[in-house]
Amino acid sequence: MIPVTQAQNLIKSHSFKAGVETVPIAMASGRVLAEDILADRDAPPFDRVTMDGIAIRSSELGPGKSFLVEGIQAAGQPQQTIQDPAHCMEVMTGAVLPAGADCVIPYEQVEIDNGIASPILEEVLPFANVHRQGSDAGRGDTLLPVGTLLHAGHIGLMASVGISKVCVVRLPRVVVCATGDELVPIDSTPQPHQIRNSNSSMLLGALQSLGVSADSVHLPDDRDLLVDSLDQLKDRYEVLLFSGSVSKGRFDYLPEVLQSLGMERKIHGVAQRPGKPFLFGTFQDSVVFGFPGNPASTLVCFHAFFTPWFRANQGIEQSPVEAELNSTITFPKPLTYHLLVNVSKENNRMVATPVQNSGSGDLIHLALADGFISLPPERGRFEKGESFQLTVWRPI
Ligand SMILES: Nc1nc2c(c(=O)[nH]1)N[C@H]1C(S)=C(S)[C@@H](COP(=O)(O)OP(=O)(O)OC[C@H]3O[C@@H](n4cnc5c(N)ncnc54)[C@H](O)[C@@H]3O)O[C@H]1N2
Ligand code: MOO
Ligand SMILES: [Mg+2]
Repeated sequence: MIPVTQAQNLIKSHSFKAGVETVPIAMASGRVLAEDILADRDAPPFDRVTMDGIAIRSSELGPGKSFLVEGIQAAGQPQQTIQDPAHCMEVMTGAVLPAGADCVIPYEQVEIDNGIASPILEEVLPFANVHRQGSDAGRGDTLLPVGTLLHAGHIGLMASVGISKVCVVRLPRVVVCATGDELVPIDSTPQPHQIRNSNSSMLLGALQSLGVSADSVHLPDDRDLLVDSLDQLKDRYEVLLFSGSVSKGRFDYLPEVLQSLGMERKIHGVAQRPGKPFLFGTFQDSVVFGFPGNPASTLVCFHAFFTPWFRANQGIEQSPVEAELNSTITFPKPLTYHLLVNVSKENNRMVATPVQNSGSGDLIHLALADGFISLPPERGRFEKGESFQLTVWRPI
């Protein structure tokens, strides 16, 4: 058995050859940018009117001044020119500022009667209510560097510079493999001795939160059939996620079958609860995560080992988050204890409340938890008010 942090570091050191792929920008949320995004023109591209009103030359305004309205500059029209500096033009938000004007007075601050506009102000600053050309970025500037983790704002920005498809770090080909003869598909009615295969859907859901889609298969507790299936799966996928069949049972064939097919076993057994029998190994071109079958074990190990590996391989930095324990916990075993918790924010502090449960087979209470805090193995008592590393599967 190795300690949790050693297992995490060892796993992170096994990269898959990510490479890059091109996706439509609307599909790029949560992906990591693999090219710099440059401004194709100034931002804004012209002096942009920001309020509906009248455009004037600021130096022309004074007490009792009024302006003949020469016309209207609407958004989407080419720039017009105010012919006489003492005149004005009505302008709409998003329009180009007419030539001859340097500011905008909103309708709320002007009376217009019979084609004559009379501002109720006596002075105005140049470029008031104008979003100046190039004030946000100049043509050719780097707007988003390689490595940016994309969100909707970035997608809007890319669209604004004319990019419809973008180069991002490629996602691995992933398969989720449930093992066990007791499992039936979720849409069928189990016999009394059977259960529904809930871990596959749970893992597919956890992957979806990372933006990863995956195939899934159900494998029986049969050595020969496992050999045949795994021999193919290991070549078709870059990441194989298993649930079950990694413990000490007579039918827990997975570790030995994978090794017989050439998997290098890197980890089998981690000093933690839940998830002690966790398995990690590598083939030439793929990695294997063997999550222990109990649902809490599967989900905790996914977040403790797969998520950090995935993020590291995508180039996504993740800073650790801590939460404060709000009751004293004793766990006198030399294991990291991943304690299921609910998380709340109190006075800007993250507070973790333990979720009572009956162990790693208790899916009911697993579903009520927001995540877990990891209590280190060196101690047996963890005081109320102490902070420990927090991992969540629900956005906090
Ligand atoms: N003698 C020992 N027995 C066990 C040990 C041990 O160290 N010595 N470890 C225990 C721990 S800890 C865990 S966790 C489990 C892990 O077992 P496996 O990974 O071999 O998983 P299975 O035996 O196949 O199943 C365990 C449990 O999980 C349920 N399961 C499995 N797959 C699914 C699924 N897709 N959906 C829902 N539930 C699933 C399965 O029915 C079992 O109840 O071993 C302990 N035993
Ligand atoms: O990994 Mo197990 O969940 O401690 O029963
Ligand atoms: Mg077992």
